[in-house]
Amino acid sequence: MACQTPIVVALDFPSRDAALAMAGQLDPALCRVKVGKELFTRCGPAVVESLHDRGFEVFLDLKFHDIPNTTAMAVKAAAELGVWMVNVHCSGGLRMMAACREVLDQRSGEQPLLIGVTVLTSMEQSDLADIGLDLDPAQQVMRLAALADRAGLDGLVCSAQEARAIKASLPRLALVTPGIRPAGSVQDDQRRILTPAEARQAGADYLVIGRPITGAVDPAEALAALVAGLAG
Ligand SMILES: O=C(O)c1cc(=O)[nH]c(=O)n1[C@@H]1O[C@H](COP(=O)(O)O)[C@@H](O)[C@H]1O
Repeated sequence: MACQTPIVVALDFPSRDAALAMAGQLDPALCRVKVGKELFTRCGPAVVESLHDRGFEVFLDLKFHDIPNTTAMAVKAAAELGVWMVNVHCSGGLRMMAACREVLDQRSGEQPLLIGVTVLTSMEQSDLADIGLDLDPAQQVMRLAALADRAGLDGLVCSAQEARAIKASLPRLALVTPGIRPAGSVQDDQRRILTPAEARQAGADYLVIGRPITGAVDPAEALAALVAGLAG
């Protein structure tokens, strides 16, 4: 059964066994899953295949950022794994993003959603200043969002704090929002956060949630509570 909720659980684990043990506690009708740098670097495409076999749609979160040809070929390789979503850094520029769009458009069959990472949700204004960007995260997100739209990307990774403004000007783009923290939970290394309900109200299409689910005593119960909270 296709996933019925906007929740994407981040499987940030150091081994295939740990990731699949967590996936085994989750229901593919209630969430999609995300494979990121740690898990993919350790396990490679085999873990994606195992998650597909268990009925999950997979967001391959490798945040590609390189010259246009290299990035486009990496996106093509991701598409050949049959993933549901793949991402690249918008700061790689217009030509890089357009090359990724083009390589997918040249393929036949089902395509992954091509998503651009704007400003990481772990970053705040002082972090942007450190890398020479003298503006606040929301301004930089809007600038990169417009660029991603021009390049024909399907959506963006951003904080839910920016979702309302992006939806108002670029409603075509799907918004994928990490930095989700249920009220009262720890912030960890995230900086631009919202609760799940606030994120949905702001217009987020997909909520990426890791530790609040995977670090819970009962992850299935934590997921069910989040789903119920969004429905109510
Ligand atoms: O692309 C991402 O998924 C991503 C982008 C971003 O700006 N911030 C961000 O936290 N993420 C990912 O989203 C997940 C968030 O996990 P938690 O902080 O544990 O909920 C991690 O796997 C991050 O790699």
